[in-house]
Amino acid sequence: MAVKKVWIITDDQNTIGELCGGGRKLGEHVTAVLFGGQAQAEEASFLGADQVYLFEQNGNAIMEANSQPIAELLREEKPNLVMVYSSTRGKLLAGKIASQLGTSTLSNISEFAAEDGSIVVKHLVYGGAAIRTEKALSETVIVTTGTGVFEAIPKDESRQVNVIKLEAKAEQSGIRVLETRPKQGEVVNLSAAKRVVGVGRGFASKDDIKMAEELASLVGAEMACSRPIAEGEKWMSKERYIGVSGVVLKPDIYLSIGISGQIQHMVGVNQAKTLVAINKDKNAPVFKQVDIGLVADIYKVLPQIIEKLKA
Ligand SMILES: Cc1cc2nc3c(=O)[nH]c(=O)nc-3n(C[C@H](O)[C@H](O)[C@H](O)COP(=O)(O)OP(=O)(O)OC[C@H]3O[C@@H](n4cnc5c(N)ncnc54)[C@H](O)[C@@H]3O)c2cc1C
Repeated sequence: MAVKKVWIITDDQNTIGELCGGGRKLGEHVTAVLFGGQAQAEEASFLGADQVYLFEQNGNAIMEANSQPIAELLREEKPNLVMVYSSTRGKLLAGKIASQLGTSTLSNISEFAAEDGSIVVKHLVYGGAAIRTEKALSETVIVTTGTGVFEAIPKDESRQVNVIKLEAKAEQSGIRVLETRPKQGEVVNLSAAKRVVGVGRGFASKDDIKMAEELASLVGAEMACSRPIAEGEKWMSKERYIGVSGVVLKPDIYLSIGISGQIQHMVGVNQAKTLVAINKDKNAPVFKQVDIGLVADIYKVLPQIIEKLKA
């Protein structure tokens, strides 16, 4: 049974669809609190929000500086659940709102259920080695959650909802924005990819990963990797590593190549519709978790697969 009111809060346009989809799944009425402009407000109304509070961005405003007006709105409207996108700023905002409402935040939630009007959530603990289930008792439950947890509902461009505009505040946060620069490195939106190829330490050099890239481009897949490939070897950017401390995805298909399948990696993809793995060790943990497994040496099998796909 759904709860009555769900709010979603995000400053990232790419997350509006999934969060609104989650709101629709769990609640009867969805309110989106957004930071940005008219485009974001429209996106939310097309994707399932019933009402939008839009904090219009002026150059110096930071999201968490607006915790007070949001907390006031929450006191008035008393939603059952507030889902804040777990960006760095989102986590700060969630903590500030929760303290103003005299409650606490449940962080990085990966599963939700609305049971008899209460919210029950699951999240990983002990570095991904265990899952904790918690039933929230506060009147308004505040959580942070990421991508890959919910699915967006189909866009309905005929939906027009009430958009209430508010001015985003720069002052009162104790922090002043001095300068904003584009982030160096790649801009990747892995969570939008339907097909993903992930590479791990089974590859002996950065150059060898080109084989997987060729395969990915032949099947229209996005490239991803395990943590050691990004953090240790630095062969791929940090934006591309999957797992408990990286990105969580829900693609149609995930092909892991030369990845052992440790839980910290697999929690990032275990909601894929189909999981496939190639590993030369038949006892690799990944084979216990996939739908299709191929025990093979990357260096022998990848050139053959690529040849077949090209034929
Ligand atoms: C708190 C914490 C958080 C973590 N967070 C993450 C995270 O978010 N994401 C993440 O990925 N990891 C994370 N890790 C690390 C994780 O535990 C694993 O160490 C990591 O995922 C292993 O990466 P890998 O599978 O690429 O390498 P390995 O474990 O070294 O596995 C390489 C695999 O390649 C296979 N192989 C080798 N040569 C070939 C070949 N020629 N052909 C075919 N197969 C071959 C081997 O059989 C092996 O199974 C975390 C760890 C901790 C403690």
